[in-house]
Amino acid sequence: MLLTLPDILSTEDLTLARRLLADAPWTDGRDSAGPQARTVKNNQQLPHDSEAAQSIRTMVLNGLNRSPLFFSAALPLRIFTPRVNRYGGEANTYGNHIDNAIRLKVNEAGQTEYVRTDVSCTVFLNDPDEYDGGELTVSDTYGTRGVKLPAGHAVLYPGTSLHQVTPVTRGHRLACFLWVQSMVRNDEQRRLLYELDMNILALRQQHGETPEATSLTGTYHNLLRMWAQT
Ligand SMILES: O=C(O)CCC(=O)C(=O)O
Ligand SMILES: [Fe+2]
Repeated sequence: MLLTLPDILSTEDLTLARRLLADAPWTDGRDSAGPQARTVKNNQQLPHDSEAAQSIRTMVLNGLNRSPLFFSAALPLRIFTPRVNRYGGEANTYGNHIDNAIRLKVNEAGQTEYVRTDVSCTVFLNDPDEYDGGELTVSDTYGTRGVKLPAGHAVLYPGTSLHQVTPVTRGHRLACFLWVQSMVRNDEQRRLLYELDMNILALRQQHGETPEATSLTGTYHNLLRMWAQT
């Protein structure tokens, strides 16, 4: 499932992010790529410990935590430390690849933990009219779709999908990206739960609390209980 999450970042967040990124310590994105991705990756990233990366990932994580849509669609168990990237100039593209299935994360307590990359997420940090190209194209069982969103919006797509960022031919594309290990590993099951949740929400808005809405809520939780791993 490919899903847009509008307004994950506020205007104030974006202004601060842009200021921090103006003179940030960009490094070669290949440093964090696996052997296949390394052959097609040509962009720039920020070191996890840079001031800009720390502030931007905090605002992104706060934004996602505030989003009921993110929770319902991703059912997050663990989130890999978000990274900030930039495409443009000589380092302008990331060709077709599938993200590494497992990432090693150092958590807040300084311990390492594995994160399985069930769901991928890109949060756009600048607007589409600031650059040409730079489309995130995602191919899954439903075909291939291109995504380019306004600053502050995010897209969720399955970690299992082949994807790329097409060459940026004018300006720079700035983004923050991250991976989620979901409580529900299977993309189809996660999509069914999301659709059920959204429909129950709409039914409740239209008709208030009814025995059917109560019963369907029970069905949602019983499916989640059956499929979730924590
Ligand atoms: O820049 C993006 O939108 C996605 C980046 C990406 O695919 C990756 O770093 O694995
Ligand atoms: Fe990727």
